[in-house]
Amino acid sequence: MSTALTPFLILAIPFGFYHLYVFLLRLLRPRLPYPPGPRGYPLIGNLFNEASKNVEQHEWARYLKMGKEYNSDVLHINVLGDHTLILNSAKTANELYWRKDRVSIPIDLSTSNFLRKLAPAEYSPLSIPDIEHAELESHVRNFAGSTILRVVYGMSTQEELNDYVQLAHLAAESLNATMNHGSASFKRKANTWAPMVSNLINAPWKRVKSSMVNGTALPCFATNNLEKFNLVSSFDMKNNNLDQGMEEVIKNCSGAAYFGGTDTTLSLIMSSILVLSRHPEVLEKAHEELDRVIGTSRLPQLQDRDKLPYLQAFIKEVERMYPVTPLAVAHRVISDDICNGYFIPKGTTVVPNVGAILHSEELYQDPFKFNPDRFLQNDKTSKLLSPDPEIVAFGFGRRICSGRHFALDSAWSLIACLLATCDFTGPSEDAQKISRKPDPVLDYFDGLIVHPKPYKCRIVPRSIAALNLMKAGYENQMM
Ligand code: HEM
Repeated sequence: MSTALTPFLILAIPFGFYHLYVFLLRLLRPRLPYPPGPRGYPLIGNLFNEASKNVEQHEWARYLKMGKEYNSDVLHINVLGDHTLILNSAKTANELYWRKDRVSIPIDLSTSNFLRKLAPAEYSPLSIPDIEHAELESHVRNFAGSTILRVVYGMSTQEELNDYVQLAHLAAESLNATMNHGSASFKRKANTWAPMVSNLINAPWKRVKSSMVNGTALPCFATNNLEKFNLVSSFDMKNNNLDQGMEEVIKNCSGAAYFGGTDTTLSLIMSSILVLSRHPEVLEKAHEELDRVIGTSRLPQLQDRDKLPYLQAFIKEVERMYPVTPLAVAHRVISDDICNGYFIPKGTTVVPNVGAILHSEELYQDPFKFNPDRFLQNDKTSKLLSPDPEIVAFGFGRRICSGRHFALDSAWSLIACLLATCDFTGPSEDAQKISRKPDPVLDYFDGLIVHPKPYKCRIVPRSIAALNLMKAGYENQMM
């Protein structure tokens, strides 16, 4: 064989095999059924089923029920030729998502700020009122947003942090209301929120560039990357068109972190506080562990995390029971495929039902019961541990949440410090709200990122020493 032909064959053989695979897939297509799902009508498919769905029921819970009805982890819905694949199992979601696709953290600063804002002026536990949902949420949102804004854009003054946290909040609210994949008026609503999201990305970017030009920028994700790709010397605030492509990439990555990180972390922390105020038995165990391991004279730090297994288990159980993104983020199949023996046409929207996976009876015993112990090894019974919810709570495959470690670090830091210094109870006037445990459907709003419905609770410093720790934050503490 001529050696001139060899490189050609090296390219041609895999190319040929690929086309043979696609050809066989098409050939097999008529024999492979779509995955199970509600029966549809010709042309319109499941339009009526989807239009008449119970809006009171959360999407993830509806698909969990549907999975049981059809005895399948993979479900198919077709609305006017738009195919959607719902994945109620982590194994399939992982398989498909892998196949198909697409500085030092100043947490201590934000945690200290949060504790100071929450600290009452004096230690007088009986006179501390309930904290209203809006007030608590605003403190937590500021914590989550300002941590990210500092890391991504180097923002540090309270005034600008407040402005940009508010901007992210407005954009997240509108996106959350429309992003549910089943939302029929999605395109119309998208036109309304598009300028808000664009402002969210452009405004802090302009600010970081001008602070670099003035020499006042703090080192952060944006400055590090602009320097790494030698983009700083080409800055011209009026016409920054040199290597705009890479700058656009860094700008969008920064915007994605700022946008994707605030509301999600907020939800995880708000759920954690809700649970602590309604489950005294969980609070007691967490307090006991913190007092035994850390003592009461300092705040816990990230380095302590491995020594506090109950606290870890508590956060995992919050992630499981009250998933922040119960339908993760939908992806689109880029070519015809086969999944579990079913035909999946190109263009199908794939929805991994994280909420269903995390409430599956096969994976978690008594899945609607809040029980951090399911993640703790018990030497006496040597029972099998439940699967770690973090395997699915942040999405799947190559596009898995890139901020997951950051989110878990910042949420851990805040929850650990709050627990170390405070007691939590339900609202003082309503004993019923203390005994009723938060339900992941009834007590939550539905959406892309879910949040607990407004609740009240009492957060009271555990002692005078604890109040002093809240006021001092990490200031006098060796890090
Ligand atoms: C509890 C907190 C969080 C949850 C539950 C969460 C969840 C998710 C999920 C489900 C996805 C989609 C993954 C997929 O497509 O399969 C995602 C993507 C993403 N998240 Fe998070 N997230 C959280 C916090 C954060 C934080 C704090 C940041 C940034 C600091 C962040 C940045 C991102 C980015 C940039 C993406 C897009 C990744 C890509 O498309 O390649 N997230 N997140």
